[in-house]
Amino acid sequence: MASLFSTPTSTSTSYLFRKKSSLYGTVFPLRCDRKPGNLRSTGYFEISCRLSTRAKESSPSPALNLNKEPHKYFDQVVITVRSGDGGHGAVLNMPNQKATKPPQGKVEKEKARRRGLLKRDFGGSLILPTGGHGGDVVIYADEEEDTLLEFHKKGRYNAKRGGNVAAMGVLTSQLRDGVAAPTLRIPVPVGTVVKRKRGTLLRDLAQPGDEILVARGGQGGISLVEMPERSKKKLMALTTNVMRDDSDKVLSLGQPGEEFTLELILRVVADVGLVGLPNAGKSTLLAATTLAKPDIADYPFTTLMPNLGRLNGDPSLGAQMYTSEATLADLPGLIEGAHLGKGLGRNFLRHLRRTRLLVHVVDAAAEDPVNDYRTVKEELRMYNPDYLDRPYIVVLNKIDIPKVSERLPSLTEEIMRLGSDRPSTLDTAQTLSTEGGNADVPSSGVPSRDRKEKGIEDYPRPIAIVGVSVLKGIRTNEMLKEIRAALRMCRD
Ligand SMILES: Nc1nc2c(ncn2[C@@H]2O[C@H](COP(=O)(O)OP(=O)(O)OP(=O)(O)O)[C@@H](O)[C@H]2O)c(=O)[nH]1
Repeated sequence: MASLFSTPTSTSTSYLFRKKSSLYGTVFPLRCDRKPGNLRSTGYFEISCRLSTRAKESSPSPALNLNKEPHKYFDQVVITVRSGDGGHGAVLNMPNQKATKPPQGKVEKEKARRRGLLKRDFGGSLILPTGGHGGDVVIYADEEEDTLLEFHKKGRYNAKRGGNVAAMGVLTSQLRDGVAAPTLRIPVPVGTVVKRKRGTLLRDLAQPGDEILVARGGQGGISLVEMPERSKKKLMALTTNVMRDDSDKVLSLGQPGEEFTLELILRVVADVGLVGLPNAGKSTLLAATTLAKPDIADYPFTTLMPNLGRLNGDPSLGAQMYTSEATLADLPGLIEGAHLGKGLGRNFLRHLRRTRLLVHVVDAAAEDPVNDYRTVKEELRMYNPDYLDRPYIVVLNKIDIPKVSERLPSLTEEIMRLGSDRPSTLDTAQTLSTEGGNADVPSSGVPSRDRKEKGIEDYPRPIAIVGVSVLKGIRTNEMLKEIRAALRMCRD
C-alpha cells in the first residue's frame, strides 16, 4: 500500500495506439496487438438484440438509432445463421453400350474403354457421385474487428448450398460429386461470447483465432441407379444404391442445412478497467498513457463506449521490459443508480468482468471526492460484489488545481478508512477464464445476495493511492509504476 506524492523522476514509458474512426464518425477506441512498436490496433464495440427490439420500439428507423446511439447497440446483437443445404445426387441409368456406335480406331477404342471404366471401391462396388456438402457456418474472433454494430444492419447469414451432381441421366466414369459449398466464416471482435438464443453458451471467443462451428451444412444426397426389374439382381451385386421404387428418390435429395438464432455479446478484453464518475479524467488518463485518442470534453458522458489503449511495459525492467504491458479500458462514467441502468448503466459494468485490475479515477477537485469514490464503489458492489474484491488503485486526479494539493493527505486517509485489511480473495485468473454466463453472477462462488449485504468497508483497501494530474503530466510516472506493479502482482 502506498501513497505517492513525490515528484516524478523518470520519463513516461508508455506507448500508445493510433486512434480509429468508427463507421459513424465517432472515434472509437481500439485494441492493439501486443508486439512492442506495432501499432496495429483493433477497436471494439458491440450491439444488442435486445437492442434491435429496443430500437424498434423507440424509433421507426433502427438504422437512425444506430447512428445516433451506437453505445446502446455496440455490445449485443441477435443474428440468425443458416448452413447450406446439401446438393442433390442423381437418379442414373446404366449406360446402354449396345445403342452406341462401336468405336472406330485405336484412340477412340481406348477412350471408350476408359469411359466405360466405372469407378469402383476396393470391394468392387460402383462408386456413385454424391451431392456437394452444404456450407458450414463458423464464427471466429478476429483482431481486425472492432464492433458488432454491423450485425444490426445485417442480421441473417446464409451459407451456400452444395452443388448437385451434374448428371445427364446416365452413369459414366466422367460423373463428379457435386461441389462442396465453402464455409461461411463470420468475423467478430475478440471477446465475443456466442450463445444460443435461449441462453446456452456455445463459446467464449476470448483469444484471437478462437472459433466455433455454429451450423453444420447438410450432407449431399446419394445417387441411385435405376434398372429394369430383370437386371436389378445383377446390379445389386455391384452397388447397394439401386432404386427399388419411386419413394427411394428421396435418398438422392441433399439434407437441409441447420438454422439457429444466436446471441452475440461482446465483453471488453482488457487488463485494467478505468472507473469513476463522469468528468473524473478517465479519458484524459488513457490519452496520457497510451496512444488512444478518446474524446475528451468538459462535460459528462463524453465517453459513450469503452475506449481501449495499450500500455507498454516498463523499460527499466530490462529483459522483462514488456512483462507489465497491458490493455487499459476507459469505461463511460458511472453515476448513482448505474447498476439499475441509470446513465449508461449496466451495459458498461459488465465490461469490467474480464479486467484484472481496476483503477478508480477520482476528481480530487470535486466538492466531495470521497463521496464520489464511495458512490462508484457502491455501484460496483450492487452490480457484482466480486468487483470490490479485485485489486485496485485509486488515482486522485487534478492535483494541478491549487486547493487539491492541500486536501490530498486527508482524502487519502479517508479513502484508506473505507476498506479492510483483508487481502483480495478473488481469483483473477478465474475472472479472466472462459466464461459466457451472466455478468451478474459472481465468479467467487459466494451468493451475491449475501455479499451485497456487506458494506464497502468490508472489502479490501486499495493497493495504492496516487495523487496526479493526468492533464498536466504531474506524477503520472508514479501512477504508471503502481499500475505496472499491481499488474505484475496479479499475474504472479
Ligand atoms: N485541471 C485538470 N483538468 C483535468 C485533468 N484531467 C482531466 N481534466 C479535465 O476534466 C474534464 C473531463 O475529463 P475526461 O477525461 O473527459 O473525463 P472522463 O472521466 O473521461 O469523463 P466521461 O467521459 O464523462 O466519463 C476535461 O475537461 C479534462 O480536460 C487534470 O489533471 N487537471
